[in-house]
Amino acid sequence: MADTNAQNSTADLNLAFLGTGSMNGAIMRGIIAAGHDPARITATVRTPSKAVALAEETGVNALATEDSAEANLEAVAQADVVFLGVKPVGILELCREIAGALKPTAAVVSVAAGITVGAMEAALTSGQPVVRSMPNTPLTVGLGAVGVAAGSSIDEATLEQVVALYRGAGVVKVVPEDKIEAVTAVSGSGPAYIFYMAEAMAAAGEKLGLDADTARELAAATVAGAGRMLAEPDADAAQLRRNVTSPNGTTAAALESFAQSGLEEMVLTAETACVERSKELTRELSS
Ligand SMILES: NC(=O)C1=CN([C@@H]2O[C@H](COP(=O)(O)OP(=O)(O)OC[C@H]3O[C@@H](n4cnc5c(N)ncnc54)[C@H](O)[C@@H]3O)[C@@H](O)[C@H]2O)C=CC1
Ligand SMILES: O=C(O)[C@@H]1CCC=N1
Repeated sequence: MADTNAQNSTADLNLAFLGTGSMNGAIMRGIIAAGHDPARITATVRTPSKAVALAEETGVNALATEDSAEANLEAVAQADVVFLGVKPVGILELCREIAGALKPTAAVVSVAAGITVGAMEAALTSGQPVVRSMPNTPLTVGLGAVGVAAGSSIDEATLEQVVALYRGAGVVKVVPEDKIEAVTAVSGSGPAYIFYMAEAMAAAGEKLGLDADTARELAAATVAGAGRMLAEPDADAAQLRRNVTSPNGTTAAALESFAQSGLEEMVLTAETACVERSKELTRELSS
């Protein structure tokens, strides 16, 4: 899925990843797999042992905040794009911490649920380019899905650089900020729904007589295989589903049972809960 144009236009950028846990780590690994030179990346983590492990695994320059209170400032000093990957509760404090150390042209990209462009802009120096994004962890294998909303001071070319970095590792949609919650509900949180489905399929397989390892491996391979088919250009989920469903066959019986249990309503209710939680986070944290 690597995008050659994206690599060409972004190859010279220096990147910083502040708080390199599940999500920022996935973005960083996806961008490196797409061809970005790890020597142009500085990542920060909390503990020295994690910094050593991350540097050995990926080749990036990794700094630990427990080693130096200046680690985040050092990381952003030369950066053209800065990915903020700490928990939502820590984003604005981190913005205030790094504000004076950023290049005025550096794009500050948040991946946090609930934190608005306006809150980030207020916590940074006036005019700093800002992006609010909602990525997902499959970026780590080049199959990510990302929604991106522009801040008020970012120019087209800088936004395109951020989009190009993400596009090297997945599908990117630029959306108005008021659509980011819906993006979170579909794709940001979405991988967890699918992993939950894989767990449920394996648990059911066990109840139907398979041993635990066999059920887990079959369920995982099925979800992974179906996902790969959906990632093909022009793949159509409904058509792929019909291709498995023989008239009056076994799949039809299972799908009819899902429909009778109200699967579509359950998904809508769950995604609505996700949107509501994101709005709550905004009320709790964006000041
Ligand atoms: N996990 C996911 O699938 C997704 C997460 N997000 C967002 O990503 C953000 C991070 O979530 P996760 O990666 O799941 O959490 P995580 O806990 O795996 O990663 C956060 C990391 O930041 C480090 N950290 C905390 N404060 C720091 C600081 N001041 N300086 C440097 N490092 C610091 C922590 O030690 C930790 O390793 C959240 O804002 C979340 O809303 C967004 C989309 C998907
Ligand atoms: O659960 C969360 O709040 C984060 C945001 C989207 C996925 N994980």
